[in-house]
Amino acid sequence: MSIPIIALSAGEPAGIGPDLCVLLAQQAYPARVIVLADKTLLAARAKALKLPLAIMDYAPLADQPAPLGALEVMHIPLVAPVQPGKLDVANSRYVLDTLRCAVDGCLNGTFDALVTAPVHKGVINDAGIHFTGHTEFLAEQTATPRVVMMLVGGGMRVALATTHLPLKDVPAAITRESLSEVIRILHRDLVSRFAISHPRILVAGLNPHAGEGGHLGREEIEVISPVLDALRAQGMDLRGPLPADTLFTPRMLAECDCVLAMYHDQGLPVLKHASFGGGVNVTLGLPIIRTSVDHGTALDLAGGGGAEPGSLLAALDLACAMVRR
Ligand SMILES: NC(=O)C1=CN([C@@H]2O[C@H](COP(=O)(O)OP(=O)(O)OC[C@H]3O[C@@H](n4cnc5c(N)ncnc54)[C@H](O)[C@@H]3O)[C@@H](O)[C@H]2O)C=CC1
Ligand SMILES: NCC(=O)COP(=O)(O)O
Repeated sequence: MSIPIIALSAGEPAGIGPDLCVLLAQQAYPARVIVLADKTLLAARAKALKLPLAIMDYAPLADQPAPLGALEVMHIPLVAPVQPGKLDVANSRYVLDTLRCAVDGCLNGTFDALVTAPVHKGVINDAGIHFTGHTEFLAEQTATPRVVMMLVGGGMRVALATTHLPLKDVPAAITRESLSEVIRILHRDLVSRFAISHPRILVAGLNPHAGEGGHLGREEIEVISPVLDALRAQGMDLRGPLPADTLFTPRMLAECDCVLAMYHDQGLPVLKHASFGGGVNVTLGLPIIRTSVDHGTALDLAGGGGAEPGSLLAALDLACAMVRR
């Protein structure tokens, strides 16, 4: 079988994404990784990090990874010069250009998968572009009506019923229809992309103590339980709604393949406590394979040598495994 061809978007240019790309070049990686970034940015970051870097232009017909110390780069020009750690709204368009180019390449078969380095959601919005995250952007770019964010790490898989929403908007976003679609996507992709033949999914409640029989909120009774009952009747192995505070105990986790949390900060702090810097974010439900690092832009570390590449390597490994599968 030929080696996977992975598009790696370098993310926010003032963050640690370019550093991680330079660090990746310092080791032999068993896939053809094509970095989507500005070549001058990568060269400057390698210089700041005092690491060797040869830049090879993207060669459509190449069939081997770039040699040690080199990166194969699809050049996307920056809009403005970059100072590590200093955000500039002018480069938000560049960040989105790298993503659009990567998505196009995945959809037309040029790339087998997309791995994303972190972007800074705030600066993209400051540029006047509504952007809540890669997850939602990739759904829009691929005309996918619903996708599911799932993180993998620390021996856990944690998926989310809602993604980047203000907390006050979460309850209204969890409807019978939306939750049912999320669970169907999660179940389908655990089978097809993760080769789990009968996924066992633990579903968290929304309220403390999963609503305490309706005394601490009624979403469990009116929305979550009816959806789980209907999907169980179709053969899915679903437990819940369970109180989130005791759901993440080792004994419970040992009995499941995935946890479905109702919102971002219900599920992700637990997973990141167990695996920060080695976890992977996967977008389920897309027509393309997409994985990502579990951390953000770490502006404090850009160009300084403190960025750890563990999560990027894990994201690449998972993307390659999904391609092979
Ligand atoms: N996949 C993505 O595009 C993600 C983007 N973000 C974005 O990143 C920006 C900054 O987010 P923060 O909450 O400050 O989180 P952050 O992950 O950038 O930083 C949190 C702490 O972890 C450290 N850290 C992060 N990555 C590291 C690495 N690879 N090696 C060593 N230390 C590392 C940072 O120095 C900082 O102390 C926000 O705009 C956020 O939306 C956050 C998470 C994922
Ligand atoms: N906490 C995960 C996160 O914010 C990354 O989101 P996305 O950019 O992958 O949608």
